[in-house]
Amino acid sequence: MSTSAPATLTVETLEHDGTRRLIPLLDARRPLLWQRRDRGLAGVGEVLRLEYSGPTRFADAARDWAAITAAADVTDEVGLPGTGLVAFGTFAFDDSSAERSVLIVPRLIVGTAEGRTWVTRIRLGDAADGSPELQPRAIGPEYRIGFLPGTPGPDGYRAAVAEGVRRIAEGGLDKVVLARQVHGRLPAGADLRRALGDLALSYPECWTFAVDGMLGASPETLVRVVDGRVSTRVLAGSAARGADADADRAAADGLRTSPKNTSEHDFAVRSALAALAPHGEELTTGEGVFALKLPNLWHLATDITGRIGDGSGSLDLLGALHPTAAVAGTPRADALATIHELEGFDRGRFAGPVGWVGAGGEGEWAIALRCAQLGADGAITASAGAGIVAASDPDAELAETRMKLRPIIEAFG
Ligand SMILES: C=C(O[C@H]1C=CC=C(C(=O)O)[C@@H]1O)C(=O)O
Repeated sequence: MSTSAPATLTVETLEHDGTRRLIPLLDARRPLLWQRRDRGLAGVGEVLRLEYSGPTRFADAARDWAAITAAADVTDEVGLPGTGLVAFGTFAFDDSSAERSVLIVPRLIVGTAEGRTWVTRIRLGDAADGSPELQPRAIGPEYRIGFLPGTPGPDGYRAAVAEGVRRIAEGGLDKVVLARQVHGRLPAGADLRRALGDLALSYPECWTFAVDGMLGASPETLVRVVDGRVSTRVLAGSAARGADADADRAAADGLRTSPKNTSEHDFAVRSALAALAPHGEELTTGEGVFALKLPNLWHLATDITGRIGDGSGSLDLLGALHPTAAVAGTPRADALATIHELEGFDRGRFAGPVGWVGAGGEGEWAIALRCAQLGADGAITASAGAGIVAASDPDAELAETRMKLRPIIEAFG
């Protein structure tokens, strides 16, 4: 579904010498955030909201966005990625998901990068500028919530993994990523900026995001398109952190040399390269596979970079890349069919793209991992998955999903 675009937007970006702290500026209940370290975008209010679903959701969004940006009247005195007209977005994982995919254009954006800060105000046509005030607000009182296992529970998850391994042994399927959910409930009036602040502080290497109630801290860059260049960080293959420095080093070395994890990782790198090949030039994996250290675990990581060869924007590349083998499996169609059968729940936006797009199609998108979706009634659902290959062990994969749920459970707990 799409609204009848294009709307005519008037956009003005001005340099700002005020605060660089983004989280206190956000709406406590409807935050819009994209942040890593001292760089990011905070959105307040909503001037335009576009909703999509089904297999054409990326193409529909790209078409509408091109029409909206072509019709917009933009004044931008800063000229950095993330200035001018920007929409935040979160997309459903599955073509058949009941969850809406959305692009949201805020009324006010505060951005910071490269030591500079800017404010963008956006309004519909010639409407008077009723944009929200640029006002940091004290973070609301503390709260703690517990999460309970959802579908499948731990036993069900182990059984699904065992069945996934059995199907891989049968032949045809090489890898499948299986996930599970946990559920909690936020107290009325809970200030979401509290959890976002915690995520941003605890996971500085990750993209801390909040879009339409989808929030988390993802280490995986699905695609970054800036100045005609494309990059992606592929993650797949994980290990627990060691209890001391020696054990930690051994954990990273063990991960790098583990045939199980390297095969899991190779599937993900190959799927990303194959998806980018028709759109990119001079694609390279740079220094190759490395171990990425996060507070809760190690990941095998590969950075792919290149030039855009066909004029694709970031939304076009989402359609090409999603879902990678880091969140679906290999071959993709068999993996998706297996996920439908064995997981037994709608992933919603978990493992879908989340990020922002600018007027020239540039943008930064992560895979929505280490995240939770907030419902209108305060229900909150966190999800985590693990890549299953021939050598997977159900207990180890269950333990891995526990580590991956930690960022959310601790941010709210
Ligand atoms: C599916 C998830 O992680 C993916 C990304 C990194 C490592 C993964 C793994 O080792 O299984 C997964 O492919 C998740 O965090 O829920």
